[in-house]
This record gives sequence, C-alpha cells and structure tokens, in this order.
Amino acid sequence: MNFLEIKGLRVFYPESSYSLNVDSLEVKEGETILIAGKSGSGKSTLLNSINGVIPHEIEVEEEGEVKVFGINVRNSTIQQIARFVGTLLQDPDSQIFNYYVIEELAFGAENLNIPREEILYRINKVSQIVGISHLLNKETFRLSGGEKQRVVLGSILIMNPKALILDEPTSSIDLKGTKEILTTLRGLKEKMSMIIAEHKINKVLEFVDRIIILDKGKIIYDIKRDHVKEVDFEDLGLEPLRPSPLPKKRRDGEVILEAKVKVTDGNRTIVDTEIVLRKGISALIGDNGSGKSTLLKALAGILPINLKFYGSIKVEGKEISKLPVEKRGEIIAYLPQEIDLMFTKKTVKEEVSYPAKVRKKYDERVIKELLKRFNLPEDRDPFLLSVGQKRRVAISSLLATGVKVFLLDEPTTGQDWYNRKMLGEELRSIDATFLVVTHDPLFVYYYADRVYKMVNGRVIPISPEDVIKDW
Ligand SMILES: Nc1ncnc2c1ncn2[C@@H]1O[C@H](COP(=O)(O)OP(=O)(O)OP(=O)(O)O)[C@@H](O)[C@H]1O
Ligand SMILES: Nc1ncnc2c1ncn2[C@@H]1O[C@H](COP(=O)(O)OP(=O)(O)OP(=O)(O)O)[C@@H](O)[C@H]1O
Repeated sequence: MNFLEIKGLRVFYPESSYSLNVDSLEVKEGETILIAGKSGSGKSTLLNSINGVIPHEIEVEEEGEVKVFGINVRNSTIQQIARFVGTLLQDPDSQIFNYYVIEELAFGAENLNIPREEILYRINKVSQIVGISHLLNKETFRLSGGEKQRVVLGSILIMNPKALILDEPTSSIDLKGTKEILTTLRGLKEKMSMIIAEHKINKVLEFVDRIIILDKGKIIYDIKRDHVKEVDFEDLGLEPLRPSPLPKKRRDGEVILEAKVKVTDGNRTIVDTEIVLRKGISALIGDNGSGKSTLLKALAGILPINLKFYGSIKVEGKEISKLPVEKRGEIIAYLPQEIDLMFTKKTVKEEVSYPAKVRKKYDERVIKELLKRFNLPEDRDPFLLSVGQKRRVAISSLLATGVKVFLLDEPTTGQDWYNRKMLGEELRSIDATFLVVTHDPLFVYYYADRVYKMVNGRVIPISPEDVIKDW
C-alpha cells in the first residue's frame, strides 16, 4: 500500500494570491522524501494537507484528493490520521500541552489506551533515542527551544506511528543535536515512511530516497537521490551542497558593548560570563540550553521574573543595566525566538513600522527598502504568513529602529538560503553592532566577523572557520 496518494490537489488561502497545485504525488510505504523550496513556496501547506491540519484546522478552499494509507484525509479527523502519521511542526510551543516533560511524553500514549507498563518502557526508550533522559522531570515551559523540539519528537515517536511528517525538525537544534536527530531519523527510516521539509539539504540528502522541490506552489523537481547533481540548489535560492571557499573579509570594528553578566534562578547559575561586542556581526553559537537566549535577555533587560541578574552592561562606556526598559530600548533592540508574540498590527507594513514609530525613528524610505529587500508583502496580515516570512517581518521591524546594538535570537531559523544571504548582506551594510544567536554554520562562515561559543553559560571566542569544519 502507498503511504501517500495525492491527485489534483489545489489549496487556496482566503485573501491571498498563493495556491498550492499538486497534480499527482505518490509516496510508497517505507520511502523517505526531502521537500525543499524557498520560504513561502508551500512546504508547510503541502505537509499540512497530508496530516489533515488542512482542511480541518486551517480555513482554505480545497480541491482534489489526499489519501494517507488509503484513508481520505478530508473525510477523517486529525486524530484518526495522527494514529498513523506523527507530525513535528516548526514551532514546538504549539505542540506542548503538559507541565512536566514526562507527562508530555506519556500524554499521547495514554490517549491511545496503551498499558502503563508499556508507556513507561516506551518513555525510557524514546528519551534515550531523542536525548532527553536528563530532562524528564523538568517543567516544559522552562526548556530551551531545542530541548522542546526533542521533547515533541519524543512524544510523537512514543505512539509508534507508521509515518512521520517533519517540518524543519532541526531548525532550532544545535549542531551536535542536529546530527543526533538526523542520525535518529536515519535509524527510523527502516521502520517508517518519512517526509521531511528541511533547509539543511546536504545533511538530509545522506539518507533520503527522493527529493521534491517546490516553487510557487508547484513541484518543479521530483527526483531520486542519485540524480541530485542535476539540480543547482543555490540557483533556486536554496542552500548549496558545498560552501564556496571565499567568505567575506572579516572586519575588526571598535568596541561598543562590554558586559559582565551573571544570571541565576536562585539555585543554579545559568550564565556567568564576560562579553565584549565590537561593531559588525558577532555570532553566538552553542548547544541547546547552554544559556544563549538567557544572555541576550539579560543584556536587553527582559529576563523572566524568576531569574536574577548581577553585573554590569556598558554601551560606549555608559552603564545601561539600571536604565528603565524604554530607555534601554533606545540603545538595544532584541528579537526573541517566539516572534508571533510581538505582532500587534493588521498589515506587514504597519508591523514593520511600529517599533520605529514608538522610538520616533520612522522613515518611510527605510521601511519600503526593508520590505523590498526581505521579500515581504506589505498589505498582508502578519499572522497569516509562513514561518520564514514572519521572522523576516520581525527582523525588519527591529532593523527599522536604527538603534546601536541588535540582539537577534535565531533570525536564520526557517529561512531559505536566499533569505539568509539577504539577511547577512543587510546586516553587513548597517553601521551597528549585532549579536546573532544561530545554529546555522553556513551563515556564520559567510557573514560573521567574530564568533563566540556559549559553553555552560560562559562565552568563549572561536574562529569562524572552525564552525564550518564538519558542516
Ligand atoms: N493561514 C494562511 N493564510 C493565508 N496565507 C497563508 C497562510 N499560511 C500560509 N500562507 C501563505 O501561503 C504561502 C505558502 O506558505 P507555507 O507556509 O506553505 O510556505 P513554506 O514553504 O512552508 O515557507 P517557510 O519555509 O517560510 O516555512 C505563503 O505565501 C504564505 O504567506
Ligand atoms: N525562566 C527560567 N527558569 C529556570 N531555568 C530556565 C529559565 N529559562 C531558561 N532556563 C534554563 O536555562 C538554560 C539555558 O536556557 P537558554 O534558553 O538560555 O538556552 P539556549 O542556549 O538559548 O538554548 P537553545 O539553543 O535551545 O535556544 C536551560 O537549561 C533552560 O532550561
């Protein structure tokens, strides 16, 4: 039996000119497929049409037929489909419902009426597979982004699905974790069918059977892995299979920020480090949970209330750590990982303009330029964009403020290579200081002037060339 059969599928979103058009697509049981395509090309729309989120949860107009293991998706419920097909979404927060990690893992299995002993056995096994055995008794809302993604993958595997749909499964996972998760998926390949949307093409290529490339809602390539050389990925705006050897010249700007930061939750010290930022782009890499986001939040002055800050933060020699948040916001701007939380406006243009207006820095020309550079539809509702587009809205709104220091928490997540290059070029052209948290070695190699690695809450300098070594 085929895992997937699609015939004449058309999906239209209301108030959007976008449509997904798939005349025919079959995936055999046991096959592993990579879906690639630029941001906004329709990867998530296609995956959601397979797991039933479309048409059951997202309002669309739809034609054609999607069958999963012979079952018509339109005539089933999401729960019926989820018994066979587990889905990992891009945003792990939307898939976590329980207070403790162990409850989250047990949750799905309990709904399937699996006996308690079997559940405990599976929790043990799955947590080893996804590397979360040490987190079982932790509160889910205190996990780092990458830890959450692993927990969600664990909560899916525990239900023993016949197929997996993975929408950028490693987008917020550290380099070591990405390797581990991909090795895990490679190991699962023998047991189940898989469809993976991923921007890190060369890492996934090692174990997929087929590659499908989407462009503007249509399948433009559907090829076996052996034929991959026929595709010029970079030409399509996608990550090249090999980085070219010539990155930009690294610049040595003047010192702008000097800080000593210690953050504790009362029991544990999460960050304890000194950091110096020079003008230009500093990248901050490091394992999930090592303290990168916490450092950024401490510098921006927006730590959660249970965390305490000790230390000093000087920008151009002036202490800013005691300034009220609005005053600090005139000097430092912060892009959080959870970008949806920031959106308050009805159109992309209003959203991008808003932080600049608040700071009385609004300049129509700058806004127009940013919208153009980042490929953003100015009249659309920001909530209804693809994940990559949303992130670019948030980045543009921050850049429009023209402050001195920008702290960007994973701005490259969910972006295709074309847009990551755009971001790198844009940041390089701005005369400001950037600290960019990222799990993206290619971005670091091409665009960072300096690289820091967070190791157990302490920042250490490393060379950009080292980051790419085993990419
Ligand atoms: N709920 C929605 N309402 C209206 N338009 C939408 C909605 N969701 C997505 N779109 C639009 O449909 C197109 C395809 O989006 P989709 O999320 O499928 O792209 P994607 O390839 O997964 O992108 P990314 O790599 O950025 O996640 C985009 O133009 C997007 O703006
Ligand atoms: N409010 C909080 N209370 C207690 N512990 C927290 C809190 N926020 C984060 N932590 C813990 O602090 C550590 C550092 O988290 P942080 O989010 O800074 O990591 P990170 O390096 O940004 O990770 P990732 O790459 O996964 O985003 C983690 O172990 C996390 O579980």
